[in-house]
Amino acid sequence: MSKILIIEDEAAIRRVLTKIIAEENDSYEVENAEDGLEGLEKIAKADFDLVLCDIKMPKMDGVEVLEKIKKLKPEIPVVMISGHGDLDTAVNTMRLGAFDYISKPPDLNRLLNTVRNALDRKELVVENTLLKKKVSKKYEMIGESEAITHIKNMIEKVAPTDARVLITGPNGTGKELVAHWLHEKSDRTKAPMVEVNCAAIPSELIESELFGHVKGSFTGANKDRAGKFEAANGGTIFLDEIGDMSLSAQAKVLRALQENKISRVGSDKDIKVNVRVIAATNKDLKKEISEGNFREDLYHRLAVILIHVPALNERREDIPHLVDFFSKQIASEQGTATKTFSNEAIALLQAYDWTGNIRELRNVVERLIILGEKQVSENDVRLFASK
Ligand SMILES: Nc1ncnc2c1ncn2[C@@H]1O[C@H](COP(=O)(O)OP(=O)(O)OP(=O)(O)O)[C@@H](O)[C@H]1O
Repeated sequence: MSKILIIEDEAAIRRVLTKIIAEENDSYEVENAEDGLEGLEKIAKADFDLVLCDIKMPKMDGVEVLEKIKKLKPEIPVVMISGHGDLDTAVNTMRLGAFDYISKPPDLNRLLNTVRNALDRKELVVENTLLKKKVSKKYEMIGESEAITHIKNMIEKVAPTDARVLITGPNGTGKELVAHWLHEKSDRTKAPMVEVNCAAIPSELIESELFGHVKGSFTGANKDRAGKFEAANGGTIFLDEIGDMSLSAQAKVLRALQENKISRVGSDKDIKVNVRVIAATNKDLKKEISEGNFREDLYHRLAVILIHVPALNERREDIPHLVDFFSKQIASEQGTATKTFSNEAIALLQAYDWTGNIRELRNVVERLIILGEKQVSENDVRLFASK
């Protein structure tokens, strides 16, 4: 269904336009407004896919209506309807963001073509913004500290290569974010980045999860199944919490890295895979090696490039930027206005002991926004911090 609004003060023209458009396609649903004010009210209340708007109207002229629509809902294409005396104005409205204009009396073909084109464009714009939101909003990497700047530079340099990267740092510092960007800025983006949380999978299942299995290889294996390495073929595998992987799984991963081939559990057939490996851990792997929990040869294979993401307490200058970013992000998620944080509140947040790092900071900002009035004050933070 495409919802189309016609804003036109002349009843006869309104009727003709409605009839032509509504009869052209069953999926066009046409509504009318007699003047700009009524039109804007309707636009504010419902979602239209296209607006046709007369230029010369009492109360509010079409140019003003157009400007208001562009502020209110910039994604809606607006087609202007021009009479004899306002052709110049019609041409000028294109500069203000009108999609196109049609002249009175409307030429049937031109009118329908314009409607079709405008609706197609609307679909594209919406798709693009959705995509952009998906890509950028979730994965933006905020921070101007030396540490974050260094990490961003490393990502730029290392991402286009096939080098394996080991990302270290405490929980909630943004290791997954770094992995995401390494994949996103590589040549492998057409293929997937497959994430495996090695700590979340029971050790007896990790091999089958990573390498797949053949039917009958263990109880419950009732059909052949590909593993994550095969799923990531051509792309990237992100082995999160690799420090928690069992020694036997480590041996198999090592082989996959050395030979670029894997075999499914229960099969001796080799399968060639082309996968870039990115791993992350919050553990001190050197210590794990000395305690016999992690294979040194695997460490060297994985840590061709090391990226360390420091704790938030070590880059407090990023906190105001992160607070600002999260408060905008949360406001847009909840559909509320962005709240501002007083300087005192920011100073307190900057001094806080962030054992849970950025994940904890985001949670705190969210709670403060729910708690606080228009402005988040020093008191709000104290109230929260004392809990
Ligand atoms: N620099 C940053 N800018 C904006 N958001 C960030 C930044 N770093 C982390 N985040 C956000 O904080 C949250 C935690 O980050 P992420 O999951 O990448 O951390 P992690 O180190 O992988 O955590 P864990 O070790 O617990 O898996 C995510 O929502 C992430 O988007």
